[in-house]
Amino acid sequence: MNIAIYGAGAWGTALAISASRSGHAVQLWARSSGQASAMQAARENARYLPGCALPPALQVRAGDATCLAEHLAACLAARSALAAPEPETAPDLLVIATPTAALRGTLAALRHSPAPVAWLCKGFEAPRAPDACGLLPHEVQRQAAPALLAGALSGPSFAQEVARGLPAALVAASAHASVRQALVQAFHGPALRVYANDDLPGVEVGGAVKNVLAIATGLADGLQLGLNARAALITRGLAEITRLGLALGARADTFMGLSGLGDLVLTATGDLSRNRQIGLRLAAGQSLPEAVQSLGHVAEGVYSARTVWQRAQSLGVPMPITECVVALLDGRLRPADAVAALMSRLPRSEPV
Ligand SMILES: NC(=O)C1=CN([C@@H]2O[C@H](COP(=O)(O)OP(=O)(O)OC[C@H]3O[C@@H](n4cnc5c(N)ncnc54)[C@H](O)[C@@H]3O)[C@@H](O)[C@H]2O)C=CC1
Ligand SMILES: O=C(CO)COP(=O)(O)O
Repeated sequence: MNIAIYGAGAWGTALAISASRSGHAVQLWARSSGQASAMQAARENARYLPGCALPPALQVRAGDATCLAEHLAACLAARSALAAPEPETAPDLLVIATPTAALRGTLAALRHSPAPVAWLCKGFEAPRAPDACGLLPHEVQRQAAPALLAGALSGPSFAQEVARGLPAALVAASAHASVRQALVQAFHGPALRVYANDDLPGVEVGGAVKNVLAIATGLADGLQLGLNARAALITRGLAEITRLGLALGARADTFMGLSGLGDLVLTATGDLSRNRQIGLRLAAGQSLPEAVQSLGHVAEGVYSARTVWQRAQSLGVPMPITECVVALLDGRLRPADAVAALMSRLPRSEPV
């Protein structure tokens, strides 16, 4: 397949390396020409994924989403004019590997793509007006690029491990079977299993909310609250994810899968998680700006927590752990007080 990946951060680069190793023709687009030249010269993404060599066949391109859209249009025009020889083959699949905040603009630029478009980002878009709700990626796509054949690739996957060829399992989510198939064909390989799921809202809720909960477990671990507390946060966190997901039209069984339980366990317990690192750094006494600055990568939970909480409130869904994370990030609650706030809640019954 011909695959274009837009966004040369850690995850876009890792998946580009993986698909290229599987024999696909991959273009990795970096919006900064400086970053693209440095990657070409070193055959490594030293800024976002140091120590992982780019396979020789992997092409690095410079340009923003509009450049990629123009490239796509030029390839298609050449094909329809039966130009011989065809200058370049159009991508069969476009993958958006930017943070959620850049999704809307990127989708708008790519809105005429005849090829399927999939995003990797795990978050909610921030509300665009004071009285508006923050949106999941597929809701953003419905507004910004409704005609696209679209979906998401998600699941428990640290970029560094995928780039090293260590085994992992992902989930390809879309309402369209052709998009799920394209994602499986592109990324399923010797070290990556890609499962298909038609519950796109469920997969997106799992991917977005686990980031908020990983901040909570990072905090708890940083405060040395113990393994019991970590297990309690993960389990009750999964209950929060499931409640919100059901209210947003997802299926309950999705949350027992890769994008629910799987990604929550990975991100809440693995020190490679940037969201968990935010919690650890806050517990160590750093301010939020210091923690974000020292990370050098996006930690989506920082930007999604408030939106998740607002969306839950508008649906009448209780999310006490998320509420505490929001209060902590806002500086309204100190870490030790958050523990007291959670422990002093009234007794409840499982499994709700
Ligand atoms: N790193 C990981 O292990 C995984 C990350 N993800 C998700 O993938 C998304 C991207 O994460 P990472 O690559 O890790 O982030 P990163 O912080 O390593 O890199 C972000 C990249 O996005 C680029 N970018 C930001 N705004 C852009 C725009 N408007 N246009 C083009 N590029 C833009 C930055 O230049 C940078 O290259 C996030 O939503 C994250 O939650 C999902 C699974 C695994
Ligand atoms: O989504 C991820 C793993 O599946 C990466 O998590 P972080 O963004 O917390 O690093």
